[in-house]
Amino acid sequence: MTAPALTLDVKDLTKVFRVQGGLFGRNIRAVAAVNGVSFSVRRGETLGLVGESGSGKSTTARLLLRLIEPTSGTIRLNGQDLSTLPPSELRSRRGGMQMVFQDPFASLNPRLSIGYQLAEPLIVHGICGRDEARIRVAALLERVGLNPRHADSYPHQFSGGQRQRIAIARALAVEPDLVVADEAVSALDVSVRAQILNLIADIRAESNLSIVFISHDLGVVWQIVDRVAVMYRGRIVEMGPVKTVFGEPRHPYTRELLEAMPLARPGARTAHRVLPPDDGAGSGTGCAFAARCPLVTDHCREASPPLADVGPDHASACFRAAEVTPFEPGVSPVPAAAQDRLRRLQDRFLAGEDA
Ligand SMILES: Nc1ncnc2c1ncn2[C@@H]1O[C@H](COP(=O)(O)OP(=O)(O)OP(=O)(O)O)[C@@H](O)[C@H]1O
Repeated sequence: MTAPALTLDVKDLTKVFRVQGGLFGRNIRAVAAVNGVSFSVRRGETLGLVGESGSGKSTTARLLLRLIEPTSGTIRLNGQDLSTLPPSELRSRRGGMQMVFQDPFASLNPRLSIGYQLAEPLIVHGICGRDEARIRVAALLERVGLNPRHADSYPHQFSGGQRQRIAIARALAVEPDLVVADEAVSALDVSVRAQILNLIADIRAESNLSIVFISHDLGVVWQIVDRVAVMYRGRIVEMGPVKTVFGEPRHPYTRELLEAMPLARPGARTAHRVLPPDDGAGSGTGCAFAARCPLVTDHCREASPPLADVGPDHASACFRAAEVTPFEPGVSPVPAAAQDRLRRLQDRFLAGEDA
């Protein structure tokens, strides 16, 4: 059997920001927001990127779209190295990769009708002329569950969930191979969130779309992605099928992240662990997680663990991966919390509350 084709192949991606500090901003500090990150996304696959705030998820997204330039590394879309393309060609290839942001209102122009904003990328990318664009816009609106007559309306006339549907329609307009969704459902009410997640799942199934799904909500990630990459301080520390990584984590950081989730048991809302603050230690040699790690040894402080295979399609950057305490069978906090959320949604529905 041949492996599914790769839509996206990222190798050793690094982004170093120079940050001014100290009195009068004289001290220039280098911050490696993304540090030697490699991953791939197969055709029709959804890869989740998770990690605490500041772990480098959004910077990775912006690098993929070339909204910022990488310091080093390569990004291949359908085998084509985007870093070697001249700006004019990059613009047209960018149609192959689209982004959906957390705040759709910020990415929509309040003064232009939705129809105009959906037609624009079709015309800019030379996909069709104005007349056909009108027909395609109507079809796009229907595809994301909106009435085609909404084409004449303006962004302020829509609810948050509807605006996110419009943002998804706009991303899909140019028939991309890959969509990068950065916290795309985080700002939505829980019931609307479920609807948008269903929409994303339907679209993926219909069109064999590849998706990079960035979220701090592990329950949402568990529901929607196939594989997940866990980021810590600009690096991927664990990667693999989401059920395996969240069910049997092989990196102490992943386990800590999972344990910090609110648990599903009644009254457990206050029982979730708060992650200890990142004190910035670990930026020199050795494992970046060493300062917080319960399994740390002297070796971990001296050498940086590579991302190495720990099982089928499962890799961890930990020298002591085999010693990470497994969750008791069937009680990984993420599935439990996700099921709890589903139950609460069903209760609301049965109680006749508006979803
Ligand atoms: N333009 C910039 N200049 C300097 N530092 C930056 C810049 N953008 C990001 N950073 C730093 O890079 C690191 C990674 O940030 P990034 O926004 O990618 O993290 P994140 O995981 O997406 O966090 P969040 O979930 O809060 O969005 C942080 O330390 C951040 O302060």
